[in-house]
Amino acid sequence: MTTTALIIVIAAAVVLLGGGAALVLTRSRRQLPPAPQTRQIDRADEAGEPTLISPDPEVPAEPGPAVDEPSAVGTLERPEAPQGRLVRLRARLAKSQGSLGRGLLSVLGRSTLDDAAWEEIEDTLLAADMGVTATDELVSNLRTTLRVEGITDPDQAKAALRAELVRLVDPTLDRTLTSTGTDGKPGVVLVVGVNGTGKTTTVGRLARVLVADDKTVVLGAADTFRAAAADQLQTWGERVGVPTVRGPEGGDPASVGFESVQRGIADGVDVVLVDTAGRLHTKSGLMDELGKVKRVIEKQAPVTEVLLVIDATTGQNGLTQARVFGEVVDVTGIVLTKLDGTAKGGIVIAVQRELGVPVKYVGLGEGADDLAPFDADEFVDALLS
Ligand SMILES: Nc1nc2c(ncn2[C@@H]2O[C@H](COP(=O)(O)OP(=O)(O)OP(=O)(O)O)[C@@H](O)[C@H]2O)c(=O)[nH]1
Repeated sequence: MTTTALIIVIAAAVVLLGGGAALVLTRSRRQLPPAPQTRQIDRADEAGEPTLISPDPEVPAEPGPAVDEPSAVGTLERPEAPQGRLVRLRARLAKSQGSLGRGLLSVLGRSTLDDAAWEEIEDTLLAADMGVTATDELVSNLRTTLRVEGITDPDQAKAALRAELVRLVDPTLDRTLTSTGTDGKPGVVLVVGVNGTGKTTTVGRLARVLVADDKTVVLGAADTFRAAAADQLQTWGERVGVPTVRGPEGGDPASVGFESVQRGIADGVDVVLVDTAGRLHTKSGLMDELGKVKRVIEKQAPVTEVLLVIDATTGQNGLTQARVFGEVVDVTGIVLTKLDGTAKGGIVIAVQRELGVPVKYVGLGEGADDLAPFDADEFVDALLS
């Protein structure tokens, strides 16, 4: 064989072997599982808006949610049973200066109640954010009761005050969280409110309440405005073994809502809790955003509860927020946070009157299980202890 012929044979062998190897590589690549999808792909355009390819412009085309699965099972916390937590409020309020109960009781304890004393009671109730109508109602009813029944004993006066307060807080309202879905689908709880009121914390704590009641839960981090909010929520979920569905920062909250409920249905969980962003930029902006989140979620399953979170320490501001949110979404329940250490317990009554819906939970402190189901009698007892 000539040298030229030898070179040609070697070159042919190299080409053949190379081709074979490429074929093997291609085959083995084809056998690999598809790369895991993350929400970030094809979801957000440069403006942070979702790229929707679905025939329904509001529904994400091919949802590929980023679900943050909870970490190691061994480290899971067992949340405290929610029943009886409200008792803690008594001790928390006792630490605060100028509490509503103490202010009222000190006046009622006097031997005579003249006009100045009643004015003091009125001022105390107003300062506690009870609102003018409820305050007038309470003072007028209490004055009548004490006069008609001839009550002068401070303990009896306290009992009459307690009865009036309980009546105003209204023990007949249904305060159960509507978290049972229909047609085998999960209940969907949408949590709304201005940022900083304790909304994300409330969603995390509600997950714990539900887990303590042996419910299975998925969290939806639809507050895409602040990246840390999703991280915060995910951490809450991880502590009790609950997955969190999240989207890109600045992405479409409605997509996250949709995908979290979709995930909840796929997993057959009992409840999906959706945290939302509540920038109160403009009422129409808020209306558009929350309206869309709810509408898009309801393509999957009905929203069973809309909880409005209000910071009890913000007084009139909180009431204004309640009014605005009440006009934008059908609020079905209120969560009053930061009730610990505030003398503004009267807001429970004012906000219920403002929205015509019950306070269902209250925040009692910074602890993981400091969210208590609300109860009128227990609340008034805590105020007056
Ligand atoms: N003392 C007290 N602090 C609370 C209570 N609820 C929430 N907080 C605190 O309030 C702060 C704000 O809570 P977040 O849950 O981050 O508020 P947010 O409304 O979700 O705010 P964004 O995440 O920005 O939307 C946190 O430091 C919470 O620990 C409560 O009932 N009592």
